[in-house]
Amino acid sequence: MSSLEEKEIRAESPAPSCLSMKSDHSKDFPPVFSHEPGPSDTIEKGSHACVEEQLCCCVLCQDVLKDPVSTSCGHWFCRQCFTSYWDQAASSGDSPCPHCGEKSSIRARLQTTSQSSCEQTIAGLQEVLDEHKISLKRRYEHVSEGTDEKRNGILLNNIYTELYITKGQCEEIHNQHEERQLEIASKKKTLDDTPIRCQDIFEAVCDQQRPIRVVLTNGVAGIGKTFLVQKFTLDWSEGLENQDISVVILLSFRELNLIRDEQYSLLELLHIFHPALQKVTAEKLAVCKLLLIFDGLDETRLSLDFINRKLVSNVTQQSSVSFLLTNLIEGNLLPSALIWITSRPAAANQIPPDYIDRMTEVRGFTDTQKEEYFRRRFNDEELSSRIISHMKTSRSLHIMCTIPVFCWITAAVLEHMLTTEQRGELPKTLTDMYSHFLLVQTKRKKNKYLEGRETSPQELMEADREVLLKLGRLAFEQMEKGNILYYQEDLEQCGLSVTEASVYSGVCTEIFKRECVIFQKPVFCFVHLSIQEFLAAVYMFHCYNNKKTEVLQDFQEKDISSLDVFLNRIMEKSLKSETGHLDLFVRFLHGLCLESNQQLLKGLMGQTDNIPEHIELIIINLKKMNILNVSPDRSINIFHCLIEMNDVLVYQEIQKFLKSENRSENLSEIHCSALAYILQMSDEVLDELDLEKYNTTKEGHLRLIPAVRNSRKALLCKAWLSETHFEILGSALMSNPSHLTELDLSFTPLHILSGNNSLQHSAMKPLLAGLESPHCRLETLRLKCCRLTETACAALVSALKSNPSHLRNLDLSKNDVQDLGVKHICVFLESPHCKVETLSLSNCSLSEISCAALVSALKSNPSHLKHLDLRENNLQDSAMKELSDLVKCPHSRLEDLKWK
Ligand SMILES: Nc1ncnc2c1ncn2[C@@H]1O[C@H](COP(=O)(O)OP(=O)(O)OP(=O)(O)O)[C@@H](O)[C@H]1O
Repeated sequence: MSSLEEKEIRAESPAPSCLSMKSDHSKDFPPVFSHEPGPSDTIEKGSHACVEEQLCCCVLCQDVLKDPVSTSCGHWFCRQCFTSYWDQAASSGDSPCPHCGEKSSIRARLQTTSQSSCEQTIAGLQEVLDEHKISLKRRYEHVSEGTDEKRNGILLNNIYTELYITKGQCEEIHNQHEERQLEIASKKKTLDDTPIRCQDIFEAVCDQQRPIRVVLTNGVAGIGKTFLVQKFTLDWSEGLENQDISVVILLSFRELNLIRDEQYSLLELLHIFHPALQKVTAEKLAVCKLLLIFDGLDETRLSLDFINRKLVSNVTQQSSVSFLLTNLIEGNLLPSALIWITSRPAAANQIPPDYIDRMTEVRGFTDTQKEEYFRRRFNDEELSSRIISHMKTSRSLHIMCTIPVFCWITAAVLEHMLTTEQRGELPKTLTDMYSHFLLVQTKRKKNKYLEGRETSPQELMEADREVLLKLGRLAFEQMEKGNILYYQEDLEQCGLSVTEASVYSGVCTEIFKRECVIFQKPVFCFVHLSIQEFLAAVYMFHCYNNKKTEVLQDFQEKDISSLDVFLNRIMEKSLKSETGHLDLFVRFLHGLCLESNQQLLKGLMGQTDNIPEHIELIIINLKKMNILNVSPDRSINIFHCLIEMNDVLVYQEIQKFLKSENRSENLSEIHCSALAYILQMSDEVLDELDLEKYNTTKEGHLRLIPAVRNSRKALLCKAWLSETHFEILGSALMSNPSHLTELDLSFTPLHILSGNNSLQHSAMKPLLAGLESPHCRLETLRLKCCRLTETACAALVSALKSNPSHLRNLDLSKNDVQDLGVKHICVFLESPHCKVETLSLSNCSLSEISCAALVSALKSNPSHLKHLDLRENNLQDSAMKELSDLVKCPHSRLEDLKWK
């Protein structure tokens, strides 16, 4: 649809009939406004028009109110519409409000108030709303981006670069560590998803049936969610976009955490966080079209319980903040207000999908947007071009720049290196980049707070050693606990004062600076999770060098006899983590072993002995590392660690392997992890991943499994997958879009034996979830000899049935399916979703009963089955007669029946 068409549709959409005035206060008649243009100021124009429009609308006829009347519950109608409704309702003895159903003696409460008093209400409101706009504009036009020195200096509009936002979310990434989510997200960007513009977040698209009230926007850490909502709010407050909304209220979950144990009404809450709205009463609020934005659901310490919540339907009713929120989301409180929530993916499921009208996902910057970011950032074109071309030379930097916060880190480091008289190579690995970043921050701090001569990196680090190590300790201890936000008490436990932390605001951001009673409690976090992980790694290295055994032991690391053994143990620990929460941390630890980074951070980490000998051993260890039952996604991190150590041999060998025609070359496990990573990240979708074609060990084959995410055919016969591999398969089928059209799992048992020797199909669960997904495009599924039982058949059929299936070929041969299993399959064949054309049930212990069931299913309409294989079931001629007749029948599609 062209943007012009979109605009037309938008313009035609009816004005909101949304007034819900649930307060008990008396209501005034709305005036009939003239439609003369408002004052020349754009801010006023927009909101004024909106308040008028809303008040002029009859809830019954949706048209401009004529001779308006209102009910005690606060809904407005044309007198005539209302009288005819009331006459009908009264004859049935019942007269609830036609809009909300509230029972009241409506006629008695009809009010006739003068037009002038209502005009007064609106006039007062307009003034307050304008003040609110000005206050929002003041609050969001400047951004601090972590660095104290430029606070109030950078205009959001100057640096804001359009983000890539799409509809929907990628289910498969929820349980992954942020870093892996990013890799998947970056890969997805090349795919053709229609982007949504910041200002169109609530805009209904043609296929959207219901109006969009609640929007949930997902995105990994640092991807730009907060910038997005701030930009939206700024554009609105400047009168540029979404002027049909009369009030935008932006709240962050961080702020709400501070009052989580207190009781407030929604009105009080708005007054506290947006003092410019102090004069807005419940009645005034009720006539406004409201947008409430809640930023950062992942940071909430409120528990959002949608089941055991107390009903709150009035804006003056006091309750806990979490009840206010659940009621707002459910639509009990301010049912016509728009709600926009942002969250990191892992926390998004706190809101039941039924309450969400639209899901969007911020995917960061596309390749073009990355470049635009750097060009906007620097006025110096030569500088931005050099930074862009450097970013392009390193694949990992280029991928990382998908996240805006990493672009900011890169910009800070490279600007510093290219504009000062720095010599030596520009950082290529992540650890290089972060080491320089720390140095730049230290230097910045020095320039601002200290004076004096130019200092070497070592001197700089030494000067700040104490405070940086305290920050490192905080990062390390909180990483272990999974915390990302800290309060003063947390800092003090690590010996840090609030002042020290504030001075380091380039690394650690002080969030609450506002002079409001509620904000007196400062809250801290690292600018990005990856910075926390980096500082944690620096701190760990410092502890290793200084033999701080108690810290290392707390991390379950007892053997610190040599660096290679030490790193080996930590690597093993990280590989066993299901979520990969230590992946980036170990990657940094390995990068920090390099002589260059050791030199850079020597003042901080101290001296490490015998580096060159250790390096060689560490690399050897990584290459031969092979731990049982580790997810192949985790194993890929071993390859990343090699890259951080500047060992690119494996990478080069795999590139060579991919270029050569000869696939018989022997591949080690680490080669397979590298190959899986490269195939998975490739812009081209692989036609076929056939494990048997790769000459490697059983473990090597399993390490290739992540590549299914970017393959059309996955031939995984005899691979003996475990649950973690099925999870990857499930995620490949669920991803949007999913490429997999053919999956062969023959000779892979789909069940495990439980303690009491009964068969359990838990391994299948992620696979079934994938088959159920609306994104699944599987056309061929081969499950030959997979030890499928009748119950597994039932589960499989139920997954296939729940979805308009694309499945054309299903091979279930050599399974003990039996007649009961066939009964389930027949239900699938009869379902209107079923498009299966080829079905093999050979050697499945079937009897005549199955034949009869199949006949009945195939006669039902519309069956697509053309080829049916029932061989090796010992079926009698007589039992097969009816089935054979179906082949001849002109109405049947069955053309090929094998049974002997
Ligand atoms: N659209 C953008 N244009 C320019 N810079 C951006 C943009 N979005 C984000 N950034 C940069 O990235 C940083 C982090 O962005 P932001 O705080 O919005 O991320 P987030 O998704 O809210 O992260 P988190 O989940 O960690 O809170 C910003 O401080 C800014 O430097």
